[in-house]
Amino acid sequence: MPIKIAPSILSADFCDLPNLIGLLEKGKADDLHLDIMDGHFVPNITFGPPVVRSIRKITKFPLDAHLMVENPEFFFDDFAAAGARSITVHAEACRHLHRVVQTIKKTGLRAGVALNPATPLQVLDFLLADLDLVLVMTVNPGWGGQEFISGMLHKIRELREMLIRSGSQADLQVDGGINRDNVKAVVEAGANHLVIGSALLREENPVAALHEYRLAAKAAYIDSWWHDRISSKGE
Ligand SMILES: O=C(CO)[C@H](O)[C@H](O)COP(=O)(O)O
Ligand SMILES: [Fe+2]
Repeated sequence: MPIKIAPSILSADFCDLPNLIGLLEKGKADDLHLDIMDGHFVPNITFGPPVVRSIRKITKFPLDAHLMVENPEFFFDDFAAAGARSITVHAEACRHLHRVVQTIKKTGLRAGVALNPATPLQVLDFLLADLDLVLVMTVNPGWGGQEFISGMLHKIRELREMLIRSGSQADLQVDGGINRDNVKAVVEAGANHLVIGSALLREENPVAALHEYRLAAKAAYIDSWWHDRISSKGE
C-alpha cells in the first residue's frame, strides 16, 4: 500500500505560495491538502474555489480539498471546475451523508469522509465500499498548529481493521498535529496518507524534511501489524 504525504498549506504565507509549492514538488510530496473553512462548521474561514483555481495553474499536484463547511454539496461543481482531484466532507456536516458521497462521485472526483475526534467509526459501516478516502481528524478541526490527540491512535487502528475486513482500498488519512515525534506511531497504527501542516512549514529545509518523513513512514509501515495483513492479500 503506498504511503502518501500531503502537505497542508493552511499555515503558509499565501504570498509565498509559488515558492513553497516548488519546494514541496522538489521534496516529492504526493498531493496538496487544501483546508476549506466556512466560519460556520468551524469557527474560522480560509479560502474557496478561486484560490484553488489559482493554485491549479502553478502545480500538477493532485489537489485534495478538505471541506470543513456546512452544506458542502453546494460547492462540489465549483471545486471540480477549479481543478480539485478529491473532496472530503465531514460526516458531522452532512444530514444525508450517503447522498452527499454519491454526489461527489457523480462530479467525477475521489470521495472522502472526515470524522471529528468524537465521531465514532460506525457512521461508516454502510458507506465504506463507496469511499476513496477516510480522514481521521487527530485534532478538532478549525486551525493548524494544534496538538495531536493521542487517543486517536486506537481509532486509526480500528479503522484499518475495518478497511482490511471489508477489502476496501480507501486511503486512511490522518490530519492534525502530525510531526516527527508521532509520524511513526500513526503509520504503525494504520494510517497511509499523512497530512502535515505547520510541522513541515516550520522546517528550515522542507525538501529534506519531506524525504525524512517518507523514510520514517515507510519503515514504520514495514514494521507495522497491518503490513502483513495487506501483503497476505496479495496487495
Ligand atoms: O484540517 C486541518 C485543521 O482543521 C489541517 O489540515 C490540519 O490541522 C493541518 O495542520 P497541522 O499539521 O498544523 O495540524
Ligand atoms: Fe485538513
